[in-house]
Amino acid sequence: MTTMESLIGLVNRIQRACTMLGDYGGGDNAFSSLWEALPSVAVVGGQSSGKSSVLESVVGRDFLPRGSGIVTRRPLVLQLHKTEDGSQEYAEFLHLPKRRFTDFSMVRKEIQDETDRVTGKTKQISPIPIHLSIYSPNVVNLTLIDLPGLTKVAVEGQPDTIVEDIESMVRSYVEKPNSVILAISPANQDIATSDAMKLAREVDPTGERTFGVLTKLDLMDKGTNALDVLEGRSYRLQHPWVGIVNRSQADINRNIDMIVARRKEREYFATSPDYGHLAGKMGSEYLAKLLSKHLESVIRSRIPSITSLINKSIEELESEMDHLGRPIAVDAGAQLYTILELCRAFDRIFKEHLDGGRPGGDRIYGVFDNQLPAALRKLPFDRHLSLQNVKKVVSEADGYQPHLIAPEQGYRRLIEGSLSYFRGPAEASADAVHFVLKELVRKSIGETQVELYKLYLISELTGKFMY
Ligand SMILES: Nc1nc2c(ncn2[C@@H]2O[C@H](COP(=O)(O)OP(=O)(O)OP(=O)(O)O)[C@@H](O)[C@H]2O)c(=O)[nH]1
Repeated sequence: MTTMESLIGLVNRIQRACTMLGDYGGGDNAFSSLWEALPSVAVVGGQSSGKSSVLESVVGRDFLPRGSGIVTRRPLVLQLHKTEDGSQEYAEFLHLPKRRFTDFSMVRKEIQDETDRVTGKTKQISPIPIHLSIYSPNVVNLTLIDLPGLTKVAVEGQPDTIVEDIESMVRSYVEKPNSVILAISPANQDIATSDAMKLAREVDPTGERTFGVLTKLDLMDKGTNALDVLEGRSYRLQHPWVGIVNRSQADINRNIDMIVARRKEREYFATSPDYGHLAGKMGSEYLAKLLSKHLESVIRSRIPSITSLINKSIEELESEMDHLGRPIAVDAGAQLYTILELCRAFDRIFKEHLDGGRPGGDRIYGVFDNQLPAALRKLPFDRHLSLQNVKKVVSEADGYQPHLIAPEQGYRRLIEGSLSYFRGPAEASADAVHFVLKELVRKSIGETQVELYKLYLISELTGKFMY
């Protein structure tokens, strides 16, 4: 493997690690800047612009879900790894690390299933990427991120916000200064109306990060051609435009093989009266090589800043680890044992605070011994239970019917009134006890940690595991 191939591989590995750690850009976690620092190629295009076809052509395989509506609903990070000629092609997903897919129709199914796992069967989109690695002798080392196609209107079953949601997701990828934009536009539409070019121009006005791709050259009206665009006259970018001829729908229906399609594309350009002079710089194979070379050079220029960012993250994490303490145990059994030990130690310390041995429990006693009686003494029972008030309440309670045995209604009212006076001091006492208990829990947690730490030190010094 050459140095540059291993560099793309290295960035691939960092990207996978970022996703596993929940970092896919845009978030506010500690690593988000790392994902954003990694160079990548984001594929952007309007719906039906030929995005999937370009990707499949670059890979040389049919593997992307097809259908109407928004098929790509999560970013697909597609990592291509060139293997030795004659070796078997296979694909691997980051979320299914132990499974090798050699049947690419199963790759397509897994992309669909994994999309649904996060978005449900709804038409929602999600920014959490799917990572797919393809190992093949027919690819170049390259990483591409397939994004949902830009759309103009929400159709039946799609949420109203879908148009803006897709645009903001795509924008979040292409506006990163480290992102290379692969902007796909169909040649049979006016380039001035291309969604991809509109977005690319907004986020990269000088065109230094944008690679323009023109698909469907074979579908242009007879007598017209796209030379003005391909030769950079009508829309100037810093990098050359690449024209592509993908399989038509009829070719797909006839199951025309990807490798055959690549050959037909080569023939199309070689024999084209319009584009023959550009043949060496057209087609999906040329595009893949061009992107791979560019990605390598971008990675090379970014390596120092990526290295310093990783070192900075490591330093920050190490200091956080120091703060959190050393690893407790290696295997699950020992970890469980330690957790139980922690719980037991906490339970014992907390009990000692309550029952005696450690301070704190006496404050609860103080609530009932001092605070509550003092508050009760202040209650206006002298007035409430004065002879005059008792007489008044009793006589009012039974109305015009004289009571025969005991003035029950009156007594009830007096008791209810008295109880309502108790409520305030009782609740204040409960709050005070709650406060004391919370403080004791906090104290006990701290003391549990100290106690365990002491045990660790002893075990370290004596070379024995203490519990
Ligand atoms: N003749 C011809 N047909 C093409 C070409 N590129 C794409 N198509 C056809 O255009 C249709 C849409 O192509 P896709 O590759 O699915 O486009 P997409 O941008 O991925 O579409 P969505 O995923 O729906 O956004 C398919 O029927 C393709 O066969 C091309 O260069 N020539």
